[in-house]
Amino acid sequence: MHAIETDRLSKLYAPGVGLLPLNLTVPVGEIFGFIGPNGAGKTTAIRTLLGFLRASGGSGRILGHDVWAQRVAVHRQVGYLSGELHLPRGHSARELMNRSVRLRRGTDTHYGVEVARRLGLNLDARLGTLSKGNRQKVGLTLALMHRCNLLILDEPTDGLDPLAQETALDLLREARAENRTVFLSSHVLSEVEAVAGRVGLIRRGELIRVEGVQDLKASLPQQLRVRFATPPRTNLAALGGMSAAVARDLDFSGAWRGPPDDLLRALAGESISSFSLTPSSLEDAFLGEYRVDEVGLSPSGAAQSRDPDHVG
Ligand SMILES: Nc1ncnc2c1ncn2[C@@H]1O[C@H](COP(=O)(O)OP(=O)(O)OP(=O)(O)O)[C@@H](O)[C@H]1O
Repeated sequence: MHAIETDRLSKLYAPGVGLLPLNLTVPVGEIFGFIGPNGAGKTTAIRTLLGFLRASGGSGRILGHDVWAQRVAVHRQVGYLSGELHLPRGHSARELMNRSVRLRRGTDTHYGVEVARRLGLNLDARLGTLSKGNRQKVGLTLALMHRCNLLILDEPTDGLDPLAQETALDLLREARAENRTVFLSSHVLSEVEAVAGRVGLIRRGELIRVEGVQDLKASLPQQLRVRFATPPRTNLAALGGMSAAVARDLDFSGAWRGPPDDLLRALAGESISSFSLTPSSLEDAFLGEYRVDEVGLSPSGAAQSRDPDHVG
């Protein structure tokens, strides 16, 4: 049994708009990063997986349960943080936690209180008086408090300060260490890179790439910068693994693909003031794919009708 398994699961608002047939498997115990530009279909995918939207076609299972026919069972096992939090202004986070415990019999607030403490959240403040970041902490606490087997989190660190962001990522790592699964939708590539085992890129409703974070990074060139102390005798630009070389006076920069041995051998006889070889980030990996959308190919403006099957 997988945490998430879909077979051509789709949700179309209009022809070609929404979620195109999605085949995705997320095994238990993985942190899976779900990345895509605005309007790509991340929220639609999540809401269909949670049975808030009825799929147009295909099927999906979450922890063995059909995402539509058994959505009540799905909800019992999923901790969900929506990208659009709506919290009752007059209540406190503690009241919401207590209400959540009453709804899910057999649970308690123990872990939620710990999560809130680690995030630096005051559980007794009226939610209407909280800042955006603190409201986000409430959402996260509610999503995490039941230690669910699957966490589906839409932009979980949105609005959090760097300290709280790091705490949130630690909490996700801890969930994974307990063999729980995290489906992490985010624009913040650096945070996905920091915690995810694999990432999937969705664009214009279509999952166009799924890869291990480390494999993806290893397949990319590394950024080389060298400042020579004296004019170099070696022509680094001529090396087989080098591209995008720029040499100016004593400075050299380029993209290096391959193991560093050849590079270091070529530099062995040179006098060098500084040297850095920096691995590419997920940002570098996906920037090219994002740019396609930036030139206006996204169909996001095309959707006209609200969805009649919307239930949540
Ligand atoms: N209720 C709706 N009715 C019609 N079209 C919709 C509806 N909801 C979303 N869409 C369209 O479906 C596509 C996917 O939207 P979705 O909200 O899933 O993207 P997203 O990746 O979550 O975007 P963002 O990162 O901006 O939140 C977009 O083209 C959007 O305009």
